[in-house]
Amino acid sequence: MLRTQSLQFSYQDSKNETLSFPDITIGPKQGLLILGPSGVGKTTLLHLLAGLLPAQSGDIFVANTHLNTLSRKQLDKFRGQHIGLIFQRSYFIKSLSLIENLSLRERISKTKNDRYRKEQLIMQLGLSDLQNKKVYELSEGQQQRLSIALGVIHKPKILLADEPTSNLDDVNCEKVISLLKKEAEICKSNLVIITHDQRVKSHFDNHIIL
Ligand SMILES: Nc1ncnc2c1ncn2[C@@H]1O[C@H](COP(=O)(O)OP(=O)(O)OP(=O)(O)O)[C@@H](O)[C@H]1O
Repeated sequence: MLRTQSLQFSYQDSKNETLSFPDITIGPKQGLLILGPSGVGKTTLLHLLAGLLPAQSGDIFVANTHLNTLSRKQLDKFRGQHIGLIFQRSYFIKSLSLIENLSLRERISKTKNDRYRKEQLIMQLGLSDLQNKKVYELSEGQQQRLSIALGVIHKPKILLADEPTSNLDDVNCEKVISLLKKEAEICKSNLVIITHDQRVKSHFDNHIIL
């Protein structure tokens, strides 16, 4: 479940320009696509939903937790355990292998070390041959697919993805979208995607345009 109300945000150095966002309500297991032209505030909205930026005003509820009421420490814990993030720029340790990065993510989110799940995810993303390679040895597209595995490994309540298919060819775009949808279904989580990628639109009924 995800719900926002009267959400507004302004960056300190943005000459008082305030970004206002439409209210969002999506029920259990529903997906949502966030569309809009460059600069309108899509990434900012995703960062607000992840609790990475504090709302200037308005409310955000993720899985019945009111994010605005959490302290920074509680928010970090909540994000680590219940939010899956897939960003354009990924955060992994490039000197570790794919499997080691996934194990680290499990430890951070306090989920059990599940070798089978890691290998399954890596296989579904077409990375099996590379699982013991260091991340710096991967192409950009392969790193993007790894970032998806890192986003879902801990079975989050909400999965937030910023342009997850932008560097992928048609075959891998299809694979990634169906993997994200399948994982969201398995984890009973909401899948929220920001994209310019026209190929993704047909996969979702629920859209908002900023
Ligand atoms: N750290 C920042 N400091 C000041 N202004 C910012 C900052 N980050 C973004 N902005 C401004 O806030 C507005 C929204 O930016 P945001 O990145 O959320 O847009 P977007 O819709 O995701 O754009 P794109 O599709 O190009 O990625 C833009 O006008 C941008 O210039």
